[in-house]
Amino acid sequence: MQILDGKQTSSTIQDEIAAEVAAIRSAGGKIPHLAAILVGNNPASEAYVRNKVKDCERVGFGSSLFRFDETISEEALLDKIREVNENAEIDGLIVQLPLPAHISAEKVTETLAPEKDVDGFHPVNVGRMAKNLPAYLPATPYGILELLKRYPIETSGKHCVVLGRSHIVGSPMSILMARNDNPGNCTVTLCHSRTKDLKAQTLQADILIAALGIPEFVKADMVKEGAVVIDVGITRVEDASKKSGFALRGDVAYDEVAPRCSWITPVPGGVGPMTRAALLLNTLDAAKRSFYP
Ligand SMILES: Nc1nc(=O)c2c([nH]1)NC[C@@H]1CN(c3ccc(C(=O)N[C@@H](CCC(=O)O)C(=O)O)cc3)C=[N+]21
Repeated sequence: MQILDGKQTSSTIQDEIAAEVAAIRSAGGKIPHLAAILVGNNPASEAYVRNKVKDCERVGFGSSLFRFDETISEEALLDKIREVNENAEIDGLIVQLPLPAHISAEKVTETLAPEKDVDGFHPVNVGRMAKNLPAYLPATPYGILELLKRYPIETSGKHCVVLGRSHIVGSPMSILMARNDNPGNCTVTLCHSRTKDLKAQTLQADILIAALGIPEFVKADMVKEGAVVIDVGITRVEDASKKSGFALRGDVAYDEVAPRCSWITPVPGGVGPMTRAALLLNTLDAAKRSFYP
């Protein structure tokens, strides 16, 4: 069993991005600038957004963080997004999810200009992705593709089983693994809460991508010997022995599953850091006007 080291790989990608930013700087080009909107004070969201600002500093991007109380009205939030759309300094914006119940995430997503939608959540980017046109890819699937690409893993002709049909991970992941590209060219099965005899499906997987958000759901008897296992889960569970008071759990029962795998991502240090690296790659493309010239 070998580890797909997301932490190391994301660090390599950050170095590559930093070199490109230095080149942009010498050429007098636009320095990439990522903005984030954080509504409320969910501790997990706070931590992710803090990390994103740190990542920007490390690669030489500019960054802005706009914080709002959870009582902000939907209209006020949409106005802020319209303001960002008009701000030429800001290349990309993410609105950290989840949002309070009185705010429509769909309205927020559709108000942001597609060319600044570095999360890849706008219908225009989703549609372009599905048609294999140049577009921002959602950060978690994009990060997983980069991770697979940078290890000696053949995906062509393999059976990929995706667990979870969310619009931010499972659904786009299934599209991207099926497309004619590398990584890609898989036969894909997308499983969800209504799937019957899930184990019969997962046992077919050469590549198993778990993105259902249920801690340690995938057990050893669900995994084929020699499979590549990608664990997208990151649930916080209380753990008094940790300084932070919590531990992170993946969707895979790592200790029992890992010995069966050819490759596996750890949690933490797997998909999470790759998600952040992918967001930086999208922001670089935003500043370069790669997809919306
Ligand atoms: N608009 C939006 N875009 C997102 O991309 C988005 C979002 N909202 N809401 C929440 C989820 C979750 N997410 C993570 C990113 C990095 C780590 C990450 O870096 N995890 C580290 C550990 C970090 C820690 O210790 O807390 C790791 O797995 O090693 C985790 C989770 C992005 N999300």
